[in-house]
Amino acid sequence: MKYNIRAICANLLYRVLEQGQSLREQLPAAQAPLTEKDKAWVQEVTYGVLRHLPLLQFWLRPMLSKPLKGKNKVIEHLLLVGLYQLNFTRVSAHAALSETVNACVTLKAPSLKGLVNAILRNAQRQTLPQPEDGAVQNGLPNWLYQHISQAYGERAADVFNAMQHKAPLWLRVNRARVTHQDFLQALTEQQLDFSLSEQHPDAVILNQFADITRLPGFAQGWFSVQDGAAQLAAAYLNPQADERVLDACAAPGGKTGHIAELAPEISELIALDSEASRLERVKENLQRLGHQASIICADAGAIDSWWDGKPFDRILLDAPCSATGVIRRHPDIRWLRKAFDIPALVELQQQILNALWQTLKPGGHLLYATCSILPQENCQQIERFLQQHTDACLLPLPGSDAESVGRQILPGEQQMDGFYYAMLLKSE
Ligand SMILES: C[S@@+](CC[C@H](N)C(=O)[O-])C[C@H]1O[C@@H](n2cnc3c(N)ncnc32)[C@H](O)[C@@H]1O
Repeated sequence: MKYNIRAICANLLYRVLEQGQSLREQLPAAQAPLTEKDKAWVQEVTYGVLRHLPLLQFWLRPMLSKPLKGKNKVIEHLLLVGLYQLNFTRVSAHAALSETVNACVTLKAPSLKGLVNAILRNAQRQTLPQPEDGAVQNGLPNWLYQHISQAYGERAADVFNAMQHKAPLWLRVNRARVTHQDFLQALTEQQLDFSLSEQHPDAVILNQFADITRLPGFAQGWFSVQDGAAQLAAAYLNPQADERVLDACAAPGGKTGHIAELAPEISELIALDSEASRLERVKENLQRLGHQASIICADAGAIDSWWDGKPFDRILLDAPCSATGVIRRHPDIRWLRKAFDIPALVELQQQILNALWQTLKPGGHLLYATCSILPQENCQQIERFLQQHTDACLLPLPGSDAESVGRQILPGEQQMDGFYYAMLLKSE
């Protein structure tokens, strides 16, 4: 074997935790030379370390006389990988130890083999202490732990629990290409285990691991991968034939595709995003699914730069946000996102929302959405908008309770990601 999967994990963790890079973007290249089994192992271990990082650091800190620095820093990440294996995986302690020690050579720090060996042996021999700190117990940075505790009180424990678990794989059937029934039949023929959700007429939840590209009809665009909470967007937006619809922060196009599926007779669908590279993904996705939309690369908030003055009947604003609702899917988010990002995001959302409101027809609908669970980005954002815009009123959404401003879905609720929706109607 030419590679050492522990060293690969340590390097990936170094890039996320020391250089602020996204694990999702780093994983494919790191996994490319690996066998399928090793790919899965690297994903499981890097995700696991990120989920339990504060606990692993709580154990490691007293064992290291001083933090490692410079080019040796990566060995700290290797030690986290070692501790994770010993405490959370079924890898034999012998393999965990010897392979992790060997990784020091791959990581160009052979002189630290003795240190890694001593620390991991020590950890293996003792009963490791359990932390009292809630943030450490729940694998979160303190600021986020506090925000969620304050926002959700007694319900916070369920939120923390859901954030520590793997998310199920949701598919959305492309009704323009195949019926739900025929798709289910194709899954059954491949002996795939799945379940359905009453609230989601286009959805299938796979109850097992699967390579998406090998599922029936992938190349033919029979389905998309999309969480159940995100699948509510197009249904809530409820686009109608002959309408002009804007998907304002569209990339990679998950919701654009669904809008096109629900309203094939739509008169105009515009997918706008400020990131040109992400818009390429929109084009690829729409092409695979067999849908069409006009693509605009622009800042949604700078309407003078892209709006032709023709008002929209419906707008979906899937706003840039903290992504705190999808942490169970992307465990690096909890470390990449910082407390000071939140006010800046709230301001950006407010600015885009205010600008887009001007492009909405009187009598038109704007659906505001985020994959956040922080009230500042969600109900508080919409409350302020309603106070400042007397021509806006909030419409109830199926599934929301009467007292709430919009619908806040918490991670794990009916197997969905954390998400927020508010439907605004512009008075005539
Ligand atoms: C939550 S993601 C959208 C996900 C997408 N709606 C989907 O379902 O696939 C938010 C998007 O907002 C885009 N964005 C951020 N700031 C923007 C701005 N000022 N104008 C337009 N798009 C923006 C980002 O590039 C990102 O693609």
